[in-house]
Amino acid sequence: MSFSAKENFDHEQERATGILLTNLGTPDAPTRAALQDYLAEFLWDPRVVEQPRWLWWLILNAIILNTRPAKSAALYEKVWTDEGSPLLATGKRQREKLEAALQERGIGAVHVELAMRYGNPSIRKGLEALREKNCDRMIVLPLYPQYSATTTGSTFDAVAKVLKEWRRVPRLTFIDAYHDQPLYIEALAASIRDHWKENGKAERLLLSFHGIPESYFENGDPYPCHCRKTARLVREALGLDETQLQLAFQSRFGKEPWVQPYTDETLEKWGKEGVESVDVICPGFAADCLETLEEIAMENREVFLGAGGKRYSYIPALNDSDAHVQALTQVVLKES
Ligand SMILES: C=CC1=C(C)c2cc3[nH]c(cc4nc(cc5[nH]c(cc1n2)c(C)c5CCC(=O)O)C(CCC(=O)O)=C4C)c(C)c3C=C
Ligand SMILES: [Fe+2]
Ligand SMILES: [Fe+2]
Repeated sequence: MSFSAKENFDHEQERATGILLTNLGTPDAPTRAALQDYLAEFLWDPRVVEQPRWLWWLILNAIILNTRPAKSAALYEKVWTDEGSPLLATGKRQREKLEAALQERGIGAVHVELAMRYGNPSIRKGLEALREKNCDRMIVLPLYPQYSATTTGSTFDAVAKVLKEWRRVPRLTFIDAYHDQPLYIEALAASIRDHWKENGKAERLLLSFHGIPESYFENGDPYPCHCRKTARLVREALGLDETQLQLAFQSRFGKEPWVQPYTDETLEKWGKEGVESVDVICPGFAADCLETLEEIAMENREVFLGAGGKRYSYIPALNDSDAHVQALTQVVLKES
């Protein structure tokens, strides 16, 4: 058995702190072939789909990887930019700004690398890049404010898989959640207030979070509780009541029940009940991506307007805004 180490290591080199900023991942291109590779890796993760392996292997390879890649590629095509996938392009800006903000804090040498749980740039490459910069202290910050085993837990698996091969395991902090961090809540509230100032305030505000299967929650995943706490804190920060601000879960996949209420059903119900205007924000997404730009800003707009609604506004993710970078800086500094 041999373990890996930094190339040309020098025992006298200055030590540094490394931050591994991670997100879910994204295909390399909006094409069927790229989607097939990306979905094969993503959907084979047992943290994401907990079905018995043999059964899921058959369903995934016989059905899903033959049908879904072309459909997903067409959706990605709608949100693709000159810089590539929005999730990755924004991630690169978040990395750069977070590194600058942390370096300003005078906490010694600090480097930030961006990595994706699935696809590129990989978690292995990110950790190795930090090791090359002499980081013997590392903080992993998955860009998921609310903990879920499907996302945060899976990121931990990927980090552990790499580090167990290293000769020098760094001092490690793994940030599990920041769903109630005050600057994160304040950044969300400020972004909503700014949106209201420019566009007027809708009758209702919907906070839409990515869903998970209900059985995962019943088996102990705290994700829906974290989402509810974020929603309550944002509601209190804005001084709204429980009819004015509500929470729902989007992006369900497969046939089993996911945590409820569902975003599309909620918007359809509101449209039919005569609610004329809604604002929608997705606090669980640190960066705009397919699930916000296509599913929420396009598909669900049609659902609401088709059910009788008159005005539908999507409030962007916090992305690389100064308020978001400050919130992430605070999350990291708390652990330094
Ligand atoms: C199969 C089950 C899935 C679970 C469970 C799941 C949980 C989950 N996902 C996110 C964040 C994102 N998901 C994104 C895309 C995406 N998610 C699934 C499936 C599950 N997600 C699929 C199949 C896809 C790919 C797109 C598609 O084919 O529909 C993304 C967007 C990535 C991008 O490139 O833009 C994000 C982000 C969270 C937060 C979460 C659980 C809490
Ligand atoms: Fe997802
Ligand atoms: Fe989706």
